[in-house]
Amino acid sequence: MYRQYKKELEKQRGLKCDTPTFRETEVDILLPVADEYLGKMAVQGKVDMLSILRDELAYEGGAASHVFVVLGASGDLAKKKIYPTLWWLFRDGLLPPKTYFIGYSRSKLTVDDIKKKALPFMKVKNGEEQKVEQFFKINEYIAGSYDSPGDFSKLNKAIEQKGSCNRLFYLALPPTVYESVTLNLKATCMSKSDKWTRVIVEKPFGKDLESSNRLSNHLSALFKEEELYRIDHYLGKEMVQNLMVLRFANRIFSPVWNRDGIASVVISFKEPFGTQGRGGYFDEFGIIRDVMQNHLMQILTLVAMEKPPTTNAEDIRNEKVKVLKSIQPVDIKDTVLGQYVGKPGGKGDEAQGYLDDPTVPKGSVTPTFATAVLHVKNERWDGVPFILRCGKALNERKAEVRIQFKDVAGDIFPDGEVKRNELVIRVQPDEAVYLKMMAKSPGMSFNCEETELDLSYSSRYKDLKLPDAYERLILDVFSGIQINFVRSDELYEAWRIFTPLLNKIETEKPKPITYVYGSRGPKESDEFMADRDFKYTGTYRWTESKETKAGL
Ligand SMILES: NC(=O)C1=CN([C@@H]2O[C@H](COP(=O)(O)OP(=O)(O)OC[C@H]3O[C@@H](n4cnc5c(N)ncnc54)[C@H](OP(=O)(O)O)[C@@H]3O)[C@@H](O)[C@H]2O)C=CC1
Ligand SMILES: O=C1O[C@H](COP(=O)(O)O)[C@@H](O)[C@H](O)[C@H]1O
Repeated sequence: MYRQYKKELEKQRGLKCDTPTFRETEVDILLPVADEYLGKMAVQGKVDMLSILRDELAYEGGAASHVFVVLGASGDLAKKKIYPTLWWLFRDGLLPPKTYFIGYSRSKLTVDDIKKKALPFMKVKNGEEQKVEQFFKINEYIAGSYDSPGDFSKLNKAIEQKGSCNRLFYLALPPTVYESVTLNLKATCMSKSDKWTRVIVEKPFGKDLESSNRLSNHLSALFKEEELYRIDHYLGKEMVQNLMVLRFANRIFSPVWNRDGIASVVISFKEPFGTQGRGGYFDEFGIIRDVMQNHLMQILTLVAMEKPPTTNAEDIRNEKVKVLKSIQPVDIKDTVLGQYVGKPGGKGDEAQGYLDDPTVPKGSVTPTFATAVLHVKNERWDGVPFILRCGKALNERKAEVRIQFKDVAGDIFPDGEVKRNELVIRVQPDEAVYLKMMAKSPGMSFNCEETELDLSYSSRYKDLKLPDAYERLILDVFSGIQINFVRSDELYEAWRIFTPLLNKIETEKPKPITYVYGSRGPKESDEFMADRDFKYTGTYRWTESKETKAGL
């Protein structure tokens, strides 16, 4: 294997390994070199012979370095997100050598069953078949219940058999079993000696302030904060991570990034499909808990926070908490709530309203759409509306941030010609940052026209393959980077802001405004935004250049 590896490395990288004999110690020298090369290949999304050889070499003999345990391995999240993510990280050589995977759930399954479930989501390309086999070779599966100490001992034994190693536990589980699972992990499965244990928790982190506090107290009694990784996958998205760089690495924005320069901020999430038969689950939560209280609030804090002293996780999270502390709980009069109905004459899903989903309780008033205005009462933002808007079964898939700047003072141009500047950060799809601005119409005329400075990622960065949010976040857990994970006090503040509203909705059951599947949502939401200083003129025209259209 070593010899073959060396030959392949020499061939592919043009590297001369001019040692007389190729011994194991030399692998230590070659591996970093190969990793650098493979890192570049990974960015291009390629897998080659060298990476297969490298992994076989890395897994030869000795103890595991890390064991990643997927609790709830038989479930939906595991098959759709966690196993595919682990595969991409493995394929791209981004995981530490000698990382093993163990799936754990109640169902009596084999690794082969897990493979069959996950494969449709793993996007395996031609030529990667051998690598996939390698991936599943380092997988194991254990069937066990979530409350049996004996079963967790079995899990612990399986980890111990791999040697003394760091342990990662991903709770891809319903919150009902969090308590017993974490108690068992703490009692039975923690790493020994100098190795660490990290526990990754998926939302929902409770349903309201009280249940979230209960969960936080339970977890903090068992684990240190640095052992806990609460995932909000929006924090793993390229453009969400970009917010800090755009704000703090550009001199041009800082002088206007405040109540003097900015009129309103709109943060939107739109999805073009409904609950798709999962309405029973959704109905317990509603769109405010599902998206607004977590994903949109995380984006809000990154837009509004002060510059942290460093890019350390604690410094950043301290600033985010300060923003949240400056926000008063949302009042129901500061919201527009909607629920979708089927499209008349529509086909398939679009003909189905939320209440037509057989898993949704009859007459449910759970919102599938919500717009809310929040105010950050501090010196920078006092008076600036932060409008959060999210919904299912809308006209498109889109998540974006719109920073609308104030009108030009002392305007000298003909009435109504000059429109507001707007900075748009499009999170998805087609990541882009564009600044809508006024310029002279080209040519003889002296009219003003709306145009844009356009940073579309697809045209600026050719052949770019952005990692999935889960890839970044899981890798962060391996590296012990907590910047993009939610700290317990952030969680506390976010629930403090939304719990009174959620309680009111649950007790008073206000009837949501209906909107048609596939529409932009209730028109009342547009009126609400217009009343809160978001000016939509509908005059802006974006014309793609020929080059952009052709993807050049
Ligand atoms: N780099 C790129 O790829 C660039 C692309 N473009 C494209 O140009 C197009 C237009 O740009 P955009 O910035 O969206 O500009 P617009 O000013 O035309 O639209 C802004 C947004 O306002 C919302 N809107 C529509 N009707 C109303 C209404 N009646 N009241 C309130 N809000 C309304 C829409 O979003 P919603 O339905 O969510 O409310 C719309 O996306 C987009 O398709 C954009 O993708 C522009 C610049 C660069
Ligand atoms: O957390 C959630 O997010 C998804 C949308 O995620 P995205 O990465 O595809 O934008 C949403 O569908 C789901 O309801 C919600 O729980």
